[in-house]
Amino acid sequence: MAGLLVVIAVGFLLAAVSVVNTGLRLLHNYRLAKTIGAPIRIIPISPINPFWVLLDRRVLAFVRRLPFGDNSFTRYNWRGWEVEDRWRSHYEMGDIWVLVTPLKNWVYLNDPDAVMSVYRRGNEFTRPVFVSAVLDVFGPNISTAEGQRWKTQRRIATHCFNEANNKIVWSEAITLASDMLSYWTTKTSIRSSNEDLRTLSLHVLSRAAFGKSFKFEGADERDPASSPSGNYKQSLNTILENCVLILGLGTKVLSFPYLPRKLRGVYQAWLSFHAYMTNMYEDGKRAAAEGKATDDNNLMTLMVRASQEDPESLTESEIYGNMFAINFAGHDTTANTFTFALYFLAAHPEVQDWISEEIQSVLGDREPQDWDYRIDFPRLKRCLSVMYETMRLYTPSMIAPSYGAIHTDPRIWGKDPLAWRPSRWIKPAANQGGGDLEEYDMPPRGAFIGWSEGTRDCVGRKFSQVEFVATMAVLFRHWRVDPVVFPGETPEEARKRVVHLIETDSYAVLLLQMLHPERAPVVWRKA
Ligand code: HEM
Repeated sequence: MAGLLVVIAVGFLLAAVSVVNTGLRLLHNYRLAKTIGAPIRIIPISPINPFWVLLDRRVLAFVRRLPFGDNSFTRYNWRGWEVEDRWRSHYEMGDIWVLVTPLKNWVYLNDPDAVMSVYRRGNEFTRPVFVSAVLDVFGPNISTAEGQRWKTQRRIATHCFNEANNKIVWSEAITLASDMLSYWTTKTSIRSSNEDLRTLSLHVLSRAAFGKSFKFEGADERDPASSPSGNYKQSLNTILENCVLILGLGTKVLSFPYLPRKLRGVYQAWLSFHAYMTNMYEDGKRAAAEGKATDDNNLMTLMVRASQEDPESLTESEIYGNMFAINFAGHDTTANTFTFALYFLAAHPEVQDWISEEIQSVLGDREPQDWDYRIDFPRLKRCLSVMYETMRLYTPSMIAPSYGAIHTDPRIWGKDPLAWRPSRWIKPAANQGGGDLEEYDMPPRGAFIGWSEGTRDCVGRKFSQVEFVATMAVLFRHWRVDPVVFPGETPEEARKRVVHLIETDSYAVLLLQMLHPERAPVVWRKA
């Protein structure tokens, strides 16, 4: 009994210390925020606190139902609120306001010039790398490194993701998308679009970044036990879903044999992905020792070469860290964008016709293996507009400053900022025919920051664009996608249901994604 009382007392004491500590930190950050002179909102829990991230939506759904449940806590204290709030907070408070949290103050900016000025002055406004610290599960990497260590990794990545590599992305995406389309068009309906698009994006990445080619396998064609990429993909998914947990508990704790099955599964995934990376690393070392791969400078070969030339420049743990970070940065981002885009397209048959018109005008009857990256990719502007428009509304990665607001502010985007309308990216006067006749209509610099800007912008921007456009060209040249019409529904109602699903089912897990895309099956038909 006495023991229990001591435990309870210690519990209370710790809780009291934590409350006082949080209060003091909030006070300190509030005073700092006041010096800026902008409107302030205060929230009691850091939105990137790993334990809070696991609970935020559930706790806030409950608090919202209470009297006085509508306040800054329920409005701002969860990951991804920016996508729901859009430009509204800025319209209430002006182009700059500050969110005070116990960890850091977040300054929200809604002016393209000011945003660009922040990005350009990278030395003064350093990127908050603590936000991406969850990616450190296998070691330090480009996303979380700073100073000289970041410079080395960035140099290697920039050297790897060049035009020669984009050409590989182009042809690999065309091959995989053609196989995916063949798979999809043999089915009466598809629930696995999201999973299949993830497979495609992972396989493109695996080939272009790590020199490993995998054939496309549809969701029900794969046996994870025997499929060479199945295990890799599954363990990567498990790790990505549980990054916060792995970092919070550490792999030592997770390796403990008597943990619940789910946690043991997470540890198994970590082991399996580590083994996969070790294999790749050993292959890379062998290739470098044999002097191979001089014309296929993939990331792996370049990292191995750099670490062999000077082990101080890139450590083994950084190689593992980067393999994982690139798998994350280059896979989930593109895959989630694909899924949003596919569902928007299914809900907008007129946009499918619009891009198909361009694809046919640019590529004619040429076989996919004859499509030329250098000549054809820049001409497929409508296809790229679909990507821009999707990322404008559903930006995969949370980016400081106010991406949610600046991407939808009616002052920049006109009267229909929340409508998904890819043609807004093409100049209206010449808006006919596709291909060379048309020009992009880009917003002012700083108004679209989906790949970020400045020295730490996305190193894989063009990589993802090439992959996206090549895939669109394959899918929509001769085929169209529709939502499956449920009993009692009209096709128009089915399309509205899909848009509603996008709007209500999107959530920032690590990145913004649809949680249940399988709830809206789709069907492919010949145009
Ligand atoms: C639709 C696809 C993509 C989107 C939306 C995207 C978005 C971004 C954003 C917003 C950042 C900056 C993150 C921050 O400031 O916190 C970033 C960084 C990065 N991205 Fe991407 N990305 C995409 C695809 C890719 C691909 C395909 C690769 C590689 C194959 C890649 C590799 C990276 C890397 C390595 C960084 C860190 C750069 C640094 O810190 O120096 N990304 N990305």
